[in-house]
Amino acid sequence: MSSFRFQKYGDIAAVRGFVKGDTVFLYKPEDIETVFRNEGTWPERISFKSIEYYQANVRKDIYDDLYSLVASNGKDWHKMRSIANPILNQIRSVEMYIPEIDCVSQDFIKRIRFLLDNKEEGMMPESFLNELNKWSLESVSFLGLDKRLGCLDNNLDSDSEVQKIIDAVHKSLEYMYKLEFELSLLQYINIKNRDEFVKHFDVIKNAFSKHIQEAKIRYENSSSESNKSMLQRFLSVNEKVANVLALDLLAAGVDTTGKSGGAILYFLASHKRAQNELRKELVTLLPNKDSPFTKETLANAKYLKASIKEGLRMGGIAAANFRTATKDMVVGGYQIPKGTLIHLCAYQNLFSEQQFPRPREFIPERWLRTNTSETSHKNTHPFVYLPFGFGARSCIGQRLATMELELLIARIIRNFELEWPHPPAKFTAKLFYEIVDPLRFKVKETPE
Ligand code: HEM
Repeated sequence: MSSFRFQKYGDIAAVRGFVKGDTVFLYKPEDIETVFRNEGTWPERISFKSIEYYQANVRKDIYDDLYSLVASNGKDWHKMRSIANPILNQIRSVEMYIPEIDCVSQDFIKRIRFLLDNKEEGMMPESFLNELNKWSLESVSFLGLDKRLGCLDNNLDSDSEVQKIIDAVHKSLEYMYKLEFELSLLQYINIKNRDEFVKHFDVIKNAFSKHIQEAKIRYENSSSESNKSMLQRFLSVNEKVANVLALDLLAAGVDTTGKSGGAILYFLASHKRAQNELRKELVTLLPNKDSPFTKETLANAKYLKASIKEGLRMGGIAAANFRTATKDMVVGGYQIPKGTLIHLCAYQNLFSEQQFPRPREFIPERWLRTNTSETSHKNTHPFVYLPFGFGARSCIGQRLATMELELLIARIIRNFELEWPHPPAKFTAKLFYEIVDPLRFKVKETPE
């Protein structure tokens, strides 16, 4: 979180030859705004070397003249983003998925019931974060492959294709982080980690290519032109686009949403007043535990949206955003040369009394329009709360992730009372800002 740097040097600090090159750390919202406002039409961000290597050296056949969004910059990035934006980043194409993504959340509720049957005193297992990752994998792979994989099945065979995909996702993310942030001085360790990453990412790529091929045949045999799925729209550009975007959804859309869901549930579990307030809203919107969700239901779920925003403020994965200076610029009175890496540090502001009164308290009401009290976020600087980044390079999955989280949190809180019978959870900042402790929630079925 680099708070020691903030405490020692104040609003701006520079480190020569930091992990990935000369780096400037900015903490003041006004300076963060200056960088974002000067990012130009092709904003640059440190790329993921693991995926960069995979696309340039291992699977040139898949990528060819296309590039991963998370691992490219400049005109290569722009080409792919222009193709992906109208499909992934539009309200209508995301809203179309409310019923299916809700089904995934309902399956997660069944999965919690199954775990409850197997556990004493309603405690969730240590591996609950893995369960959340399975939920987010099931959701994004449904969009990328137009098919339910079955990640939440209770009786997954350890030899089944789905279990192999789940294991490969887990392993490839683990090695990806090692390669990005734990580079060793011993070259053979880096090569070993890189090869492990490639091996696991290839398992996913092969499985995904197979599913995309199968879907292509299904579509050829069907004449329906209306309500095309995301995969149909990827495929209508070409099959390479479908493959590259499916891998991007996976690389950027599993851990992020799983960990965010875990953090929001943690804050609700440890703040009974907010949890009860949310349940009151949900009982009105969903009179039965399995009442269907529509886009109108979601639009009226104001406290739900506010709870998610507050959860992302206190426990969002992005404790910082990143840019590379695409031109020389002056920020806070200092020259920042083109090519410098810039950490736009959010954490200190997200917990500052000046930006968010009573910053250590989980208060969803901050985000309600009707709130006129001192806790309202209306006086917060607009460049302080950016859980999905900013501008042309911001998270392309923001709408989708928000919808997934809304459906998940709503279903869980409507169905269960959550408790956190442990000391306050500890957070750490590695690639993501995240909870260190196992997510051992205590869960009790709510009355009808
Ligand atoms: C709560 C969950 C999520 C959070 C908090 C999150 C956050 C972020 C952030 C902070 C960025 C960098 C933005 C910037 O540099 O300005 C990003 C980029 C990205 N995210 Fe997400 N994300 C989430 C879920 C997802 C999902 C579900 C998907 C896939 C559907 C996704 C796909 C991407 C992609 C492809 C990029 C790179 C975009 C580009 O460089 O053009 N994310 N995300």
